[in-house]
Formats: sequence, C-alpha cells, structure tokens
Amino acid sequence: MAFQKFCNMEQSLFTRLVRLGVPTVDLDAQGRARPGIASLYNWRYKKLGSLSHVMVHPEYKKPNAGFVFHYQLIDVQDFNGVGESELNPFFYQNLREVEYVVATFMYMRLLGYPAEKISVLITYNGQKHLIRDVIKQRCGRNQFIGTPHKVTTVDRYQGQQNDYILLSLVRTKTVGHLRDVRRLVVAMSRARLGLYVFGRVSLFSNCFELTPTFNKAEPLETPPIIEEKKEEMLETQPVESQDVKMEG
Ligand SMILES: Nc1ncnc2c1ncn2[C@@H]1O[C@H](COP(=O)(O)OP(=O)(O)OP(=O)(O)O)[C@@H](O)[C@H]1O
Repeated sequence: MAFQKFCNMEQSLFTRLVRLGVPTVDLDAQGRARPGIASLYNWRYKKLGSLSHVMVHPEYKKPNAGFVFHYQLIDVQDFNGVGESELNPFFYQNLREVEYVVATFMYMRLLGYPAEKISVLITYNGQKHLIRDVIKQRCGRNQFIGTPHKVTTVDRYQGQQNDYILLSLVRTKTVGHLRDVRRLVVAMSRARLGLYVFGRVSLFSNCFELTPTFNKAEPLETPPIIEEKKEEMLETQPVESQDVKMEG
C-alpha cells in the first residue's frame, strides 16, 4: 500500500498524460445511456450532454416494464440487526442486499427481460461470491430464470455496459472505496436503459464526495428512493462462498 502511494499508482494514464502537458479534448456527449441516467455522472465532466439517438431512438423512449423509474435508489435496512458483515478483512457481505438483488433479477426475468441484458454489479468481492452462490441455487437450475449476463465487481466491469444494471453497494457502516469518485462514475455509467441501486441511502447520501449523484439537485431528476417496509424476511441459507463456478 505504501509503495502504491509512493509511486502514485492510483493515478490513471489519462491523468499522467494531462499532467505531462499532452493536449486533450473533452468528451461533450455520451451515447450509451438514457439522459436521465447520464445525469447521475455528467457532473464529473465540463459539459457532458447526450447524442441525439439516446433521446429519439424508440428503445430509449420506452419505459422499463414493471418499474416506475429508469433509475431507482432502494434503501436496504439491516437483516436480523446486521447490515454489512466482514468475515475476513475486506471481505464484505450484506445478506439483505443479496436478497433484494436476486429477487429483482427474478422479477425482471418473470416479466420477460432477457437474462443476458441484465448484469449485477457489486462493490466488493465478498458480496459478489455470495450473490453468485444464491443466484446459482435459486435461479441457475430454473430454465425460466437462468443467470444474469455477468455478476461481477464494478472494477472488473470497467469499459463494459448492459441494458439493465442491478448494483449492490454493500457497506452500511462506512462508505468505503466508493468514496473514490472515479469508481462511483464507473458504477453509475454502465447501464443503458435501467439502473437499480441497492444500498444504505443515509450513508451514501451523506457522503460529501458523492452528493452530486445521491442528492440530485434538480427535482425532476431526483432519484426516487424506495423505503423498505419493516417486515421480517424469510430465513435464507447462503452457501459457502468458496464453491463459485461462474465466470466474470
Ligand atoms: N457517435 C456515436 N454514435 C452512436 N453511439 C455511440 C457513439 N459514441 C458512442 N456511442 C455508444 O456509446 C457507448 C459507449 O461508447 P464507448 O464504449 O466508446 O465509450 P467509452 O468512453 O469507452 O465508455 P466507458 O469508458 O465509459 O466504458 C457504446 O454503446 C457506443 O455504441
């Protein structure tokens, strides 16, 4: 870690080139996401608009079946008094978020969303293994449900995209490495048509660095927050995280 800091290895190649005086051109239009989803991260750029096709093409104009919004922040509370857990150092898991993500994936499949159009992104490896295990048990053996295109970490998904992204933020005590705005932007910018984010809203929306995304100023673009009802969930039996077979 000290060596990493000493050598500035956290710095991207792009930043290095800028600091060396290489001329740059700023990206001023994105062509991936619905403009509403792009508003979650366009504040990171000088002036990022959208190409016309994401405003006029029919697939960008349709609503997402079964959802009221294209982007939703879903507040996930503790499960039996537990939010995040850390079995081993940095191996974070959040059982209730697993339940929410898997249930939403199954709901989308029942509505007819193609499995390959849905990716599940997670900010920690521990949670990734748990979600893969639960999906394998509950969905993989059911030919009508199947498995998402990918279940992987935000960092590994850099440069990729999918129509629908289910994102699990895992942490409930401290914000953790999502405080790095570069990671936040990667997480928020992978979806083309639908982005559903599961996390502890009070924690992330109170983090100063993340407020442009979590507390959007414009009323029309404010991400709706779904507060969960305080009902007991069924007990679940997560399987051991070691026997993971899925790729990603
Ligand atoms: N000029 C364009 N016309 C139509 N679609 C475009 C155009 N430019 C980009 N896109 C679409 O936008 C999406 C993102 O493009 P691309 O992967 O080149 O961007 P990127 O900056 O490498 O993305 P990131 O680094 O965020 O993963 C792709 O789906 C691509 O098809």
